[in-house]
Amino acid sequence: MIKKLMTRPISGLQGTLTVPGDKSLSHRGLILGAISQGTTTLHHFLPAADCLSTLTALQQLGVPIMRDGTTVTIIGQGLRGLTQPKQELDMGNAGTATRLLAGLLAGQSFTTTLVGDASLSQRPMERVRQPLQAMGAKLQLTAGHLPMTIVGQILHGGRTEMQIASAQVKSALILAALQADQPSTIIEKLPTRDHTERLLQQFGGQIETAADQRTITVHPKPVLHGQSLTIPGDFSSAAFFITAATIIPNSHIRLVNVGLNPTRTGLLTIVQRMGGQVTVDQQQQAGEPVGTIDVAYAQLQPVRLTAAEIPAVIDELPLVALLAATADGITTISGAAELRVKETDRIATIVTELQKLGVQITAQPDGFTIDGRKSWHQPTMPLASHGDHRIGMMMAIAALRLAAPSELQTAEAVNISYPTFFEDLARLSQEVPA
Ligand SMILES: O=C(O)C1=C[C@@H](OP(=O)(O)O)[C@@H](O)[C@H](O)C1
Ligand SMILES: C=C(OP(=O)(O)O)C(=O)O
Repeated sequence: MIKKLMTRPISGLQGTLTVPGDKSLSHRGLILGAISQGTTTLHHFLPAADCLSTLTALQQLGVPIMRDGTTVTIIGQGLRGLTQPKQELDMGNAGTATRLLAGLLAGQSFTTTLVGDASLSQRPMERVRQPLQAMGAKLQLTAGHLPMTIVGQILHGGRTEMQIASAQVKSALILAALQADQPSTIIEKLPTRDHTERLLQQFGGQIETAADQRTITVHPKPVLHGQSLTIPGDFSSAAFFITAATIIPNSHIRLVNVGLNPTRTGLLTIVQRMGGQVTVDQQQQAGEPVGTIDVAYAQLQPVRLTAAEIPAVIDELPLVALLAATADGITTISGAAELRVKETDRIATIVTELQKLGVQITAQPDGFTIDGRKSWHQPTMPLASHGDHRIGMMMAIAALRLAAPSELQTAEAVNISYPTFFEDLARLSQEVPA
């Protein structure tokens, strides 16, 4: 396992890459496969630590699941076929897995306890406990955090108005609503990624989203049917290379089979607005749009982002900060306080790390101000992931622009969402001529 890594400057990125499967869809494919009738096969599954936490938890809930590399076979047990696990379920670092399983387990007929690593144990869980409790669920937390004990109950449908923009909370409510005694209406604060809704329809569930894009109706007690699914490449993983090719001169890359769900691709429009050279060729596919992205180096202009744009770029905001650190002016990002409750306080960790390179970046309670006009310098102390995969990969990309190699500590954090990140980066990297 890599604990620290020397990142070397490169003179450009060239070539074509297929990024690993989508993390959000890998979690959801496992869960919906588990509660369906019959067999589900997931192709291009993401075998990263977070998704393996979901896979193992479902096995402990009595679901036979076999994995051969990136192909996963799930023997569905139906909505009422899960069984009480013999021990607590360890969700590792995975926020998505924890919140989604909280919704699913709230309506089962047994008690489950979820635990997690040090980072996950600091993350807020009231956000799922409160709306699930309003449906009749019984979730016990430890001062708002994990460990979480879920005492399965009969759940009631009805209307829930969400207090935060979170696809994780929405998906927990949808999974609970499937088990309720009457239909449920969930009203989002802002539209967030809609993978659960799309996938549930593919499995035969009845779920509708109104024209306002934020009112969702879930019909309970469906019989879901196992599916054979190919998971698109993860846009959030592609985003590291979109950013790298944009900020490193002499770059031109192609990313193929990337998921292009519009609730995820905010970074594309932001890079284009900043003057980036990104073109997209979208192919039609049932369920989720996929396509090819071409990216070349460009000198960027600053940008202003506010709350309404944040959900579609939430996991790419570390990369927006990095892009802004190369732009010809002052970028402001606001309405992004959710960053404070991710794997790390990402507002704090982004500022700490980019400042090591001399970037003029200031933290705001809900975002950043970044002046990209100052030139960067070699760090005087090692760069670090802080145990946060997205911070580690963002800094590995940033370091490629430096004049000399630099050290990245706790680089193994990439295993959470992108175990082959450094191999893929090496394949596209052109060495600086000696
Ligand atoms: O539903 C999902 O798969 C996710 C939703 C987002 O979290 P929130 O919805 O809580 O913002 C995102 O940050 C996370 O990486 C994955
Ligand atoms: C926030 C993330 O994941 P999770 O909430 O599932 O831990 C992420 O992948 O950036």
